[in-house]
Amino acid sequence: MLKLDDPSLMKTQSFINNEWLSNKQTFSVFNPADNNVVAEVNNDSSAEVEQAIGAAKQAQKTWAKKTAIERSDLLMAWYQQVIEHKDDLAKIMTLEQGKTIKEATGEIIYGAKFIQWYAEEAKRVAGETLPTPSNDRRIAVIKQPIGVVGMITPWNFPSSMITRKAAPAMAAGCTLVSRPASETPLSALALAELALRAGIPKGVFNVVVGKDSKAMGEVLTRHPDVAKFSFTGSTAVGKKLLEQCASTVKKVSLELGGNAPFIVFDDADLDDAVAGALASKYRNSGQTCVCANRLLVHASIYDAFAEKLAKKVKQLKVGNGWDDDTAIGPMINHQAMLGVHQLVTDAISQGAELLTEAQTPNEHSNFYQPALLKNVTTDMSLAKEEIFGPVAPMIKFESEQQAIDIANDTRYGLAAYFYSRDIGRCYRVAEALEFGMVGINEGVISNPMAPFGGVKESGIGREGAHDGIEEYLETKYLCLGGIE
Ligand SMILES: NC(=O)C1=CN([C@@H]2O[C@H](COP(=O)(O)OP(=O)(O)OC[C@H]3O[C@@H](n4cnc5c(N)ncnc54)[C@H](OP(=O)(O)O)[C@@H]3O)[C@@H](O)[C@H]2O)C=CC1
Ligand SMILES: O=C(O)CCCC(=O)O
Repeated sequence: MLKLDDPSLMKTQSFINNEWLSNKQTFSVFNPADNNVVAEVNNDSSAEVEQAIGAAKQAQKTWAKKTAIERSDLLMAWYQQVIEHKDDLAKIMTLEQGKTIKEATGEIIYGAKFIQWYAEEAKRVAGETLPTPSNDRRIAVIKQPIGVVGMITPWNFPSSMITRKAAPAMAAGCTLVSRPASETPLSALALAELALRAGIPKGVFNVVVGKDSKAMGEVLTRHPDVAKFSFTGSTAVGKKLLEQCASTVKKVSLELGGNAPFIVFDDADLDDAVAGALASKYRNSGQTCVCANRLLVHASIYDAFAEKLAKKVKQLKVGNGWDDDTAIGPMINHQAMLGVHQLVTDAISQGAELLTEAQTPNEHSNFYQPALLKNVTTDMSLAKEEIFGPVAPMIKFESEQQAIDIANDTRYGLAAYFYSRDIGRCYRVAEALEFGMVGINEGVISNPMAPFGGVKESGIGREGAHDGIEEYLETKYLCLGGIE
């Protein structure tokens, strides 16, 4: 049984207009570590999404009229609430998502930092004045909140993917309706409780929870009162939602799948590269869109790198997220685990070599032993698809250009990483990689100060940094005539 210091953070109803509402229908939330039901949560559908949009619309003009400092103070109060309750929030996350309690605590703090960052950025929204074509006019450019925002977020980062969207939206003067993944609604609802305690006015931050993502998504993407839609999840679903948004020409942000190359050049510091690969690949059991998905290693150091990394991977302990020595928690569900195992099995049948222990999935368990494979080739599904599990395929390359070509040979363009101590190569390769983010001698690059996002089929727009708030602002041009 989960013991929280503050049990009232465990909410199971939807949060609309600062009220906890129930429609008497529920769905079950499971603990991926043992498949036990941990909560029965209100099963919202289109009607509740419409209701929440109505509340957000009602609140938006008043929220936008608050001064930037008033919005900033309220966001800062929310940030403080989250930090104060970080241990309970982390426990809720481990319960419903499975990640280790250490990683869950890290995510809560990471997510809170977006609220803190955008509490500050709220005060720095600025327009400009521009030169005019004639002296009797003046041109001013002002920034205004776009309006009501609809958001859909995934289960892999149940708290920070919400704050990374909600904080800049609210800082800009927008109100929102957040629909978290049905696997992980509890973290979202706990954030709502803390927003309430922080004094965020009614209708500004609404959370609807339900199993029917398609129906809820239809409303969020097609409703004429939603001006902006922001999504994090798979590329396949992102494409559908983008199409749906076309019906009302919404402004859209998409943070979609990745297939990150992690290149180790022959001049790399090998131990640093091993540590970077381990952190990048295996955090959150490999269920991260910016995870290293393909390890590209120069032929001259291929075997040495494989040996060092395999030794570390074998030491990663798989287990329940509550245990202090667990490094790899369960995968989100059985189907996800089987999908990862299938990719590994296919690669081995095509000639890849497993450097870690072979495993047979247990039909009642979602755990998967971290794996490392060598002799993987670019035509294998393991190298082409987003693995989303604790499995690293190693591909050999002979030259810098070949590494770049292999790295770019994907429809994804989210994150890429490479290790080299040659400054010229660092610039050349960073510029040549067709990805939105590049880690150079660094395996974990996410933080609120940096613009997170992808190119190609990995998405549209940026989250974090000053860019993140721009996604929730419209530019208005004012032309004032009759000056002379
Ligand atoms: N970029 C990223 O961060 C993520 C990438 N992925 C990739 O996607 C794969 C599949 O994961 P999965 O969880 O199925 O990802 P999805 O893209 O299916 O899910 C992400 C979010 O979208 C919702 N959703 C799913 N289908 C629809 C729809 N038709 N309309 C509206 N919302 C929808 C989900 O809700 P619900 O779960 O309740 O159906 C969830 O909230 C992963 O293995 C990984 O490769 C997954 C998650 C995050
Ligand atoms: O996987 C994701 O969708 C988010 C990546 C987490 C992060 O590094 O911010």
